[in-house]
Amino acid sequence: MSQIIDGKSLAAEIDAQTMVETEQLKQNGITPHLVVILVGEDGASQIYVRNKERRAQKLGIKSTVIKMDSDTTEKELLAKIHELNQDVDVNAILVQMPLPKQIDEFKVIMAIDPKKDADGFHPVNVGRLFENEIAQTPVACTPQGIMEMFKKYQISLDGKNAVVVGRSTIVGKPMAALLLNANATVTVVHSHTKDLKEITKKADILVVATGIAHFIKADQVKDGAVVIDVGMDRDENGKLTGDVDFEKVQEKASFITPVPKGVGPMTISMLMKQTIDLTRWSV
Ligand SMILES: Nc1nc2c(c(=O)[nH]1)N[C@@H](CN(C=O)c1ccc(C(=O)N[C@@H](CCC(=O)O)C(=O)O)cc1)CN2
Repeated sequence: MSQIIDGKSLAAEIDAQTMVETEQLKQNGITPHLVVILVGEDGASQIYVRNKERRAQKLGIKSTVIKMDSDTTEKELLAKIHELNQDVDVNAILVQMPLPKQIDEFKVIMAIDPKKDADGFHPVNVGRLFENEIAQTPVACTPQGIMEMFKKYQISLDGKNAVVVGRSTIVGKPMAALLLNANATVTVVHSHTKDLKEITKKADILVVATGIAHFIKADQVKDGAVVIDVGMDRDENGKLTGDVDFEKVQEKASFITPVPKGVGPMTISMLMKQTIDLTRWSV
């Protein structure tokens, strides 16, 4: 039976530290300011943005949410980002993903000043991450949160066989870079990978981010593996579930994250921490 990694408690610990650091900045006359842009009406995105705003307020971080209509043009969104880039009162900018189909996500990411890039998605920051030059560099929040979990639970990565299932900008690619930087041997598998099961079965560390409910079954997992589930899916009854068949896989894994209360809560905590970091690096 595996040990369950408690993302909710760890997120609360990180928040407590962020609150202290926010207060210290404020005592020096600096109020960290995060701006989140939400384009359109996506239900899940509205919840995530509301949660970001509430968390920022709770920690003493100034938060502004800019809501733009679902028919916003790419040009209008880029103009808004340029305005925020110039605003000295703004330390961190995040555009909630996904965006409506008329807007090119890469152009939007490119438009954000790398020094105000709350998500760490800008190619300058991604490049620094892949070069393992991460001092004063924002890094994607979900993979950063997963690295905090490894640290907290003393899960060593050096020389381990790590497999990342999924190659997204938000999770898969930055996760692979962070694991590589931690001296793991990293394989990234995706929808075109042949014999995926043969590869996942060899993983000491398995990070799953496919967006497909219960994609990873127990027979694809090595005994004693550390299994990190980034999924946020709905089962046939509409209940929130992960990319991993938790009930069966927990009998094989040494550590496993649940959904909910695993990786998810870490994402917003790391965003808050990163807002403070960006603020500090800018002064
Ligand atoms: N610009 C970005 N867009 C998106 C990101 C991101 O990091 N940057 N990540 C996701 C959504 N996301 C934050 O934006 C996010 C997802 C899930 C959670 C979370 O706390 N999940 C809870 C369950 C919540 C629920 O009940 O629905 C959990 O797992 O316990 C936080 C943030 C896509 N877009």
